[in-house]
Amino acid sequence: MSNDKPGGSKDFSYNERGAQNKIKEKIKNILKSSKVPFQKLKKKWMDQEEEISRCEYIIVCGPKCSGKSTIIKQLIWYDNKLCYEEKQFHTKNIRKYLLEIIFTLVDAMLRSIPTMTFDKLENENKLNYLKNYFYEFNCNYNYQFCNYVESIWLDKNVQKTFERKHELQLQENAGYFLDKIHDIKRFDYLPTEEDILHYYTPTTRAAQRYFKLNCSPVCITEIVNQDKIFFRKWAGYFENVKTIIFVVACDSYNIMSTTDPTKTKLQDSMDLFCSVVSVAWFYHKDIILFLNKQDLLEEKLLEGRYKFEDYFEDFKDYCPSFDSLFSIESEPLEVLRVKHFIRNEFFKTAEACRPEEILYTHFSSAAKRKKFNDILICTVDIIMRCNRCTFGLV
Ligand SMILES: Nc1nc2c(ncn2[C@@H]2O[C@H](COP(=O)(O)OP(=O)(O)OP(=O)(O)O)[C@@H](O)[C@H]2O)c(=O)[nH]1
Ligand SMILES: [Mg+2]
Repeated sequence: MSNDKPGGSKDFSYNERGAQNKIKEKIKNILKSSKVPFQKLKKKWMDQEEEISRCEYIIVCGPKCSGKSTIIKQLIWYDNKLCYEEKQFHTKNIRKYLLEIIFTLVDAMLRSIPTMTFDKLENENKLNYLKNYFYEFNCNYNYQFCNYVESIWLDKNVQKTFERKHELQLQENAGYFLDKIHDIKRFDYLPTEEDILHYYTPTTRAAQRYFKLNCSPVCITEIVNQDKIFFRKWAGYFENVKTIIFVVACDSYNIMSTTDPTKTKLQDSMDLFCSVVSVAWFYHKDIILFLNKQDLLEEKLLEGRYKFEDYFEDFKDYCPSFDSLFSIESEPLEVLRVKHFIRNEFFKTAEACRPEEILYTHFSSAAKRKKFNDILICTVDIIMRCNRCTFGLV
């Protein structure tokens, strides 16, 4: 076949053959220098490809600070235990956080009306030491530091200030770490899994996490900065997702929303949930709803300062079903009524938007390792069941 064009097929095939030879040469060299035999490498690539195709995609959504990352941590630790280095990594963060709590408390004490100062004057010097120390680069939170923090915390007037914790700018888990101050100050302190679950790091960007759950590959993504129109706009991007986890902080029933001052954060969560379940893309996806922070909800209700009916008018006449009253033991009736009322509200929304689909729900305290265990097993089972269904195994 003639080919007059310069750089035509003849030239091209020549060049192509040359390039192919070069690639072959390169592969030979790689294989020579690599200690892994070619067949093994090939199997590894194929395994990886198969793993990606079998991957179970999950998204975790819900309002800010509801416990999304905490639930992801629990799922990751289901099969993968935390190693020593990972625990040690959190030691410094937890000590730093403890110091921030102390500063907030002391600040609130000094600003209180009528004004208060330390009960023990020596704590003033300790506070100054901590303040200087805090701004030092690379401070290592040594034994003296921890002793000073404890001494300030045990001051009578600081403790009195902590009684007003709901009025202060303190995170809800501050009390957990203050109660553990004696352990945290030990030089060999290594955070427990529960300490790490209680420590808060805001998620600032959606990052995918790949891990094994019951030996199956899973890819989980925490959605950040979602608003009510987020899912309508972006739902198409989640086509591969098989399970949606929605997390609500039930103790937020008395906290006003930052976006809509006429609503509480719990009402805001219900609106967000409504926008998720009404997205057409999600109709046949499995939705697992975590009614989270049950421990904090119970604590708040039993304290009696914030009555639930002051925020949800319909609650006054609400009576839970006979079954739900007897399914859980040793819980005060008021707590039972509130948690079932909240669940009912979510059920109503789900039924209105996707009447034929199941909504899985859990009353959870995600920061508690043992309490969460049964829920975790159940959740993994739901996720895996969905996975098996997709691949025709059930
Ligand atoms: N006591 C208690 N604390 C919880 C529970 N669930 C989560 N927390 C705490 O609540 C805080 C926020 O939890 P995260 O899991 O980081 O919440 P998030 O929804 O990922 O927050 P963002 O990433 O900021 O949106 C952390 O300090 C957790 O330890 C719970 O059930 N009980
Ligand atoms: Mg998070």
